[in-house]
Amino acid sequence: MRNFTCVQDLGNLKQALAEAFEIKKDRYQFTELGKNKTLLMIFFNSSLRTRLSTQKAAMNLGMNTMVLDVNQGAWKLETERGVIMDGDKPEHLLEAVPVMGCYCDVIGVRSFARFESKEDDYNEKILNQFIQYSGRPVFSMEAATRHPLQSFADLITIEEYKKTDRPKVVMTWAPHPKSLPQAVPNSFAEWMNATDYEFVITHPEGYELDPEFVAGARVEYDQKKAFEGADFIYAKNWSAYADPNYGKVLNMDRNWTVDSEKMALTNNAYFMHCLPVRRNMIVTDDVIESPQSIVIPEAANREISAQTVLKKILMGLQ
Ligand SMILES: CCC[C@H](NC(C)=O)C(=O)O
Ligand SMILES: NC(=O)OP(=O)(O)O
Repeated sequence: MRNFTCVQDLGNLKQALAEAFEIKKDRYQFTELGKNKTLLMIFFNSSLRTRLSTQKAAMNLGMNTMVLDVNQGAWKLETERGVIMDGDKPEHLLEAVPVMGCYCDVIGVRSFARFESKEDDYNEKILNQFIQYSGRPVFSMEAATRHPLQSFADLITIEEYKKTDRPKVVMTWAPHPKSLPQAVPNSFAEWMNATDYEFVITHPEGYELDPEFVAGARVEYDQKKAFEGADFIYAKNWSAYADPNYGKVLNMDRNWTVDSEKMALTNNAYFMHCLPVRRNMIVTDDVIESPQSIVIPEAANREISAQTVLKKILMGLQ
């Protein structure tokens, strides 16, 4: 595998899951694979889980790691070609990217949607410049429209906890005070649609996601109806996608907060969230602290998804 930006890049999903569970049995069995190979992790945005789990995954494979927070320490980067650079950005991405590629063997990039241009965001303008100009394999650590390492970990977790072959998985919108990207819900939908699970998306009017990601999933505007019989509840906030409200917070209706009463409508469902989570906005304390909450094992599986992806990229460099 060269680059990893979406579920299709993994190839056979069942095979990739088998590789992930093999790694989970003994995560130190491939320490020679990454010897004298360097991972450069580039963050345009904050991170806890992705930063730590991906670095740990690389170390499990014997890799050296470097981490660059672009907006803290490096030069502010101009990303637009043709701009007269007489402002506050001393360096252009078109120099910085190939230079970074000189110092490493594999690059991970986190670059969230900026909500300045829907076209630039949904064309993955930043991520694709790393793929085009770095000369190295590139993987997404959450880009503008997807978060594949998260979704892979989510799928690993559901496969570990599911009690039936085809569980009912419900992704529910929940309120948040900031404009959050659609990357996590887009990606979760893309990965759920690649399985044979029963997958339902529930959100208020106005929060419809890009149909490319929704695909064949059922959309239910009645959250309680969607929760009925669910085996997994995956909660996440996202800002509006549809024009003219792209990137906007349309409502912060806490009637959409996931609470014990709604969880009681489910088939004793597990509660999932990618974290970080705003308690008592997205989910009540009782629910996220309940025995059905698997947000910590879900986060732990980020090391496994990252190590599986890095292993496949390193195999491609053999
Ligand atoms: C993993 C989640 C990252 C980001 N969350 C925040 C709070 O910015 C998001 O919603 O995409
Ligand atoms: N879930 C996730 O990617 O967390 P971070 O933003 O903390 O990396």
